[in-house]
Amino acid sequence: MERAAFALAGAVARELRARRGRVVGGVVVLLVGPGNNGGDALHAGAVLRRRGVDVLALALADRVHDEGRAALLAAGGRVLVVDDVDIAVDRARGADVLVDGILGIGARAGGLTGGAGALVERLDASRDEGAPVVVAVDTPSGIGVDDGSVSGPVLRADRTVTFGGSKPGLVLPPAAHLTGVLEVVDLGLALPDEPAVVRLEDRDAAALWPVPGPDAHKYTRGVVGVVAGARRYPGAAVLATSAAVLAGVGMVRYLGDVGDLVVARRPEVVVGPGRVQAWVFGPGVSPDDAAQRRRIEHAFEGVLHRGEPAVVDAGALELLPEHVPTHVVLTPHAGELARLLSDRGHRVTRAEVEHHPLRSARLAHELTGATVLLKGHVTLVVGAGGAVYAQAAAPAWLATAGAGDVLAGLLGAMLAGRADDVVEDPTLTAAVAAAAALVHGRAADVSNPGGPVTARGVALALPETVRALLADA
Ligand SMILES: NC(=O)C1=CN([C@@H]2O[C@H](COP(=O)(O)OP(=O)(O)OC[C@H]3O[C@@H](n4cnc5c(N)ncnc54)[C@H](OP(=O)(O)O)[C@@H]3O)[C@@H](O)[C@H]2O)[C@@H](O)CC1
Ligand SMILES: [K+]
Repeated sequence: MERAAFALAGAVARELRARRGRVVGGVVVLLVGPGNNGGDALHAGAVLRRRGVDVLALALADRVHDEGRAALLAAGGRVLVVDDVDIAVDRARGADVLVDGILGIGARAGGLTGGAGALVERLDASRDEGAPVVVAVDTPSGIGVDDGSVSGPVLRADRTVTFGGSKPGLVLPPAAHLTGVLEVVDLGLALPDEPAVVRLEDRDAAALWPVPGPDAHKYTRGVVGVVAGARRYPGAAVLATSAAVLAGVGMVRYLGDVGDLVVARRPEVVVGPGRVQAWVFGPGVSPDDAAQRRRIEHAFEGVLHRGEPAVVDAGALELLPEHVPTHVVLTPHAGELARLLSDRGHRVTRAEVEHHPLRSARLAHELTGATVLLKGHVTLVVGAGGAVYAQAAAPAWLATAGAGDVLAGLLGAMLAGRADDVVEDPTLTAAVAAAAALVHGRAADVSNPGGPVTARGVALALPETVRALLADA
């Protein structure tokens, strides 16, 4: 606990310096719950008090950590037992830094209730310019530590100082956006070899990228077949094929009614059937488009018999066979996933999927066998062997029409380039899908850092994004 408290105090001191230029004389208010999480906050408070910080602990439970309380009092800090939420709100708002030590990994389901819940709700509703910086101890209090669920009020952290190793709830939606900057403090604890949820970094994505060898030719590099678009939605076909071409693949075949438009925009694309190493089904395909449905259904037979990897997006999700291999990747958003699950006898709404994205994606994986990439502010991928990836590199600007078509084309190109590998190693597909999500987000940044992006702009930024990723690895 001592090491945890020192690291936490250090993080709070850095926030004080950033806000006021110095640590001495800063005001820190600790929100303290009943367990060891509150104990960490109290011990850190004692360290800060000895560095000349004014520290007040608001005790939000009948009992708080005895040793921590004694340490803070001995260092000259104050402890106020909260029985009036108005007074607590007032004290908390006067802080430079608020330390959230209400609950950590011992939190039961159901979130914060009672006085602590009321206090947090009010503090979170008043986060204006001058509001205190919030540092969460181990986790923002009250999140579902193992599944990222949010079932009650949570104080959104600017920084979370977590101990031993990251926790799934810190990177999984919907709680992930409450974490702020994540700082992991190594306490030398023995941890499981494989973390439960993985977030790929740039170098991981670079390692997964299908880089051609010196003797590569277009067929060894992979051909991706794209069944997308219609007269009514020609843009989706252009975007998906463009992304596949620009991500770097041996060849792109297009099947559909707008081949003329696709070739006008991307002369590299070959129109018409032929052998492929991977498929992209569905962008811009509507359920009433009989010709495209037939093409997709026919191609699915190939997927089931020959075993080509495939990306199943948008309109093709409804055509998914009952069970498919793991190297088939579904790329729904929450609404599409709700429909897919409901069609398979698990009635859920879009809102329920948004509330429980991990549970929903897992269920879809179990029901279909496919790897499931659930699009969102944090993109989740669930694949073989229970692998879970949570990628959050994408700027919010990427939530724009056509962005999903680009992701589908990009992922199709990656799967075509690594077709043999993903068929051989079922766990690889989820990693490749997570890498595609990372590259997609990076390309959005590259296309216009910090500003609005277009789907076409994201596709056009792919070559530069991939080059930089490989160069830095
Ligand atoms: N373990 C380690 O390796 C290390 C752990 N460390 C630290 O310890 C923290 C974990 O401490 P912890 O186990 O004492 O749990 P914590 O989160 O403080 O809360 C438990 C208390 O809260 C109560 N309670 C629960 N849910 C509630 C709710 N919804 N509403 C109201 N009350 C609720 C619960 O009550 P009960 O369930 O017993 O009735 C119990 O009294 C961890 O996050 C980290 O900070 C690090 O210092 C070093 C390494
Ligand atoms: K906490």
